[in-house]
Amino acid sequence: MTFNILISDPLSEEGIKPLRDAENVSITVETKLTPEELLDCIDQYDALLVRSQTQVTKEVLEKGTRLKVVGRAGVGVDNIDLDAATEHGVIVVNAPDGNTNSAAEHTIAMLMSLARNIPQAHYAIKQHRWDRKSYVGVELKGKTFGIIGLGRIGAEVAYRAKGQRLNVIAFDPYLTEEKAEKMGIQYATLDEVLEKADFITVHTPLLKQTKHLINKEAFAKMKTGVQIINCARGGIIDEEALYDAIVQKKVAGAALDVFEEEPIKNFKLIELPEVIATPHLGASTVEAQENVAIDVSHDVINILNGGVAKNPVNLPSLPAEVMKRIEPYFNLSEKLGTFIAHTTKEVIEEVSIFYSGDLTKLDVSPLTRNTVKGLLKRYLGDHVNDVNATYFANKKGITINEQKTTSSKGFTNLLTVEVKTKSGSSRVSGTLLNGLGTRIVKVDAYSVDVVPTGHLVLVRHKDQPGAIGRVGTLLAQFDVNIATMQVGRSDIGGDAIMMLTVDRQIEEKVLKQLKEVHDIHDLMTIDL
Ligand SMILES: NC(=O)c1ccc[n+]([C@@H]2O[C@H](COP(=O)([O-])OP(=O)(O)OC[C@H]3O[C@@H](n4cnc5c(N)ncnc54)[C@H](O)[C@@H]3O)[C@@H](O)[C@H]2O)c1
Ligand SMILES: O=C(O)[C@H](O)COP(=O)(O)O
Repeated sequence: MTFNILISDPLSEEGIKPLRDAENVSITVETKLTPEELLDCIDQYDALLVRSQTQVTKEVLEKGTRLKVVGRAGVGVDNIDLDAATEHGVIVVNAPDGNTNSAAEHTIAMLMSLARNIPQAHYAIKQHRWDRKSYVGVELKGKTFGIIGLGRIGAEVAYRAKGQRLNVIAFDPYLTEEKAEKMGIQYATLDEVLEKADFITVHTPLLKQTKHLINKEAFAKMKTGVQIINCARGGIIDEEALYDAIVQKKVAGAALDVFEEEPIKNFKLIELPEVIATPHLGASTVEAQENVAIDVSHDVINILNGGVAKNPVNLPSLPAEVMKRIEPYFNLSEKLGTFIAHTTKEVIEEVSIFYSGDLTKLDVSPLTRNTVKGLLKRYLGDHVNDVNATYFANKKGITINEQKTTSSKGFTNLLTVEVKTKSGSSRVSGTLLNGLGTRIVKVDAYSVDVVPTGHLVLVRHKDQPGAIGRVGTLLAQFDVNIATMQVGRSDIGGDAIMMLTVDRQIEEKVLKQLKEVHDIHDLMTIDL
């Protein structure tokens, strides 16, 4: 099978080598598509690779019926509609580490340029003006440098700023006093940063909560003469408010790499002499572009080939070590979900997944999603996957519970799926046997030992002599070969089950006759 990959923003050719080297992919590079052209062609692709330029909208994800993955060669995913990606089962991956250094270096370059008016002086001298008076700068040494958002880039900026002998103070909801102390910087609240800093730099993502974080009210709290840097995302700073603050001489200067609208159409802010700017160049180094393209290429190939992503954005990411340990249970969890979906005739209101034995030591959330995927596939088809399974369950009003229990009924590991409907509940349990593969070991109260694969038939009947024989004879009449058979009963002459594995799918007319066999209460087929 060949996977079609569209690269719609400029990516490092060296960085996409892993994709070029992969055997089963066909790559199209089209970096000048209009939004309409992208919508027209996206249904041909299994993967889309972008930077910050391509807008991966709801419509793109709707039309991308083949899409399995969107790879963002960089950090910010604000150009990708994550909710729509999740709904459509499209996994989004990014490359969070590859451009940290470049973005931090660019921030420091902007800080130095801002403090010493380098771009303005450079422009004057290029115009043959020898002007030494207009471009008197300020020293960094001893000034207070406020960082808002102390993640990967914010922290790298902090280390470098200390080298400039700045007093670094920082606000981040996840920053503790201890951590700040360890880094040799000062922990501060947002207001303290706004009030104390001579230079303020933002390094948060653009989220609902950070949109216009630096607004009119924030500028009002700042020192007169403060200088502002934004190498994170346009929109974190309210550009209108920044314009007013500069015109009113509250803000002495601003260095901007990112803008509310990119490419910029309204140059009002940029034209102010106090503003220096670059066209979103924070990650534009040879090294960063190579790094992010390599990282995202590997993840895209892995996902297309059914593997696990290292940097998923719309799925919780687990350390490779943990993933390796739970991977063997993936097949079992999905099969149990599918099994219970086939054997439950009423609307499912709640699904509980119980993990015991070895499984209790692991982060089992991917198995829970996989079980729900197996369960919902019966109703929603193949477009349910790990990414959107929980989303669809919530949408259908199905409550999902995940529990770890100590009772493993003698098995080294045991996974039990229980569903509740209006009138009752049913359960199935399975295990992974060392060297022997997966087994269904319990259906409701009945112990069985069934390999969960192929065409299964679950018969509920009365424990009476001849019941099993009658089923076997009828199937033989229609040339249905029974590969394996397991029986379980509550007590002699009571309710019982038969679990058959047959060599082919059974036609509707045969099932109808089977249901009429004496002592048979109910019957269902399950394709696993
Ligand atoms: N200019 C560029 O080319 C360029 C390059 C790389 C990254 N970026 C952007 O830089 C930003 C930071 O990237 P990163 O890799 O450091 O991300 P990160 O996730 O490592 O760090 C973001 C930090 O912001 C903090 N944060 C979130 N909300 C906050 C709030 N309301 N107040 C204070 N802090 C808050 C988070 O706790 C986190 O520590 C992102 O917007 C990214 O898109 C820009
Ligand atoms: O979020 C990022 O990684 C940066 O903003 C880089 O964006 P770019 O890939 O468009 O340069």
